Amino acid sequence: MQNNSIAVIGAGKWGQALHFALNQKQKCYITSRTKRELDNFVDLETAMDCEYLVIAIPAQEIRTWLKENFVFKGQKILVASKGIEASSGEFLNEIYASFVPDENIGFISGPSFAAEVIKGLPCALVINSTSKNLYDLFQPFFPNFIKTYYSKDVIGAEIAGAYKNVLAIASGICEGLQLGKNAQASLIARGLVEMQRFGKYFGAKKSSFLGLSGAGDLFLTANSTMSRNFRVGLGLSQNKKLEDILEELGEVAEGVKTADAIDKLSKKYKIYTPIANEVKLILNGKNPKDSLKDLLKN
Ligand SMILES: NC(=O)C1=CN([C@@H]2O[C@H](COP(=O)(O)OP(=O)(O)OC[C@H]3O[C@@H](n4cnc5c(N)ncnc54)[C@H](O)[C@@H]3O)[C@@H](O)[C@H]2O)C=CC1
Ligand SMILES: O=C(CO)COP(=O)(O)O
Repeated sequence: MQNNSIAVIGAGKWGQALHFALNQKQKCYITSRTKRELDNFVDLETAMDCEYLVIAIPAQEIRTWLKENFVFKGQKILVASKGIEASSGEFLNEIYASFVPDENIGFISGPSFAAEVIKGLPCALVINSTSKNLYDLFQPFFPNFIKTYYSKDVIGAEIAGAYKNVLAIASGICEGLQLGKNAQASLIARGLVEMQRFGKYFGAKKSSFLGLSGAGDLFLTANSTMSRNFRVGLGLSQNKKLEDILEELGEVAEGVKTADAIDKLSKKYKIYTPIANEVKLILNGKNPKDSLKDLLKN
């Protein structure tokens, strides 16, 4: 293994932005399924030989990708994805647990549109890991324009990062239907309560939902057309077909599959998640105006 070397795996929007950021202080490699014209682009084998890896591939692809490509050689890993596996309802940290020991893995969370990070605009992120040592090892790689925080609450950060994508879809629908700022603020505030309730069931800390990982990322994503998930919501409000919206988007909108995962988990464990459940129904064809009526019922 190449000591002190770092690579980003996945050259989508977020992978490229993280690569730009991590390449500021020292050489950072990047790899993806198809060859790209990017600085320090390497093949997967070379990347996998780095001591530090940042993995930025969509949540639904992670299990298969790990099974087919990953060999643990003691690497330290940061997971940059935000989502819950729909087929199993498993959280990403549960999936990674079969491949990487807890002390070698951390999860990035917080408000961070790739389009701004890749311009070097300031932002704040949280590295969530059971190991403070892992945070201390990764922290020096981050450039001066990114402030990093440490948290132990892996499950809280993961649920907040995944849930806000579903709420961003709901907020995009609200915007598209021109329901007004009062409705949107109510939706976002109740969404925050809902994700916290869901998180509490799985042992998340309340404070994670009030900081960068929860409120920070939710306020960002649920208020901007820069968000892919928000744009999915706008498309749904115009009665466009989901497959057409996703084709037009051309990038991942994690909230679509995560809505399914939350719906399954909330039913299994009897957790009250009305907004996520309605998003799931709308994604499956329910008229958003009927969802609104149902959400407004006392
Ligand atoms: N774009 C953003 O602003 C942010 C994105 N994220 C998260 O990062 C993750 C990735 O998002 P983006 O890079 O923005 O999406 P993207 O749609 O721009 O790119 C996804 C990348 O994953 C690769 N990929 C897809 N399936 C794969 C597979 N089976 N094996 C290997 N690579 C595969 C694609 O080739 C593509 O390069 C998502 O979970 C997203 O929620 C997190 C924070 C910010
Ligand atoms: O997670 C993000 C910003 O923190 C990006 O959100 P979208 O995937 O909705 O664009």
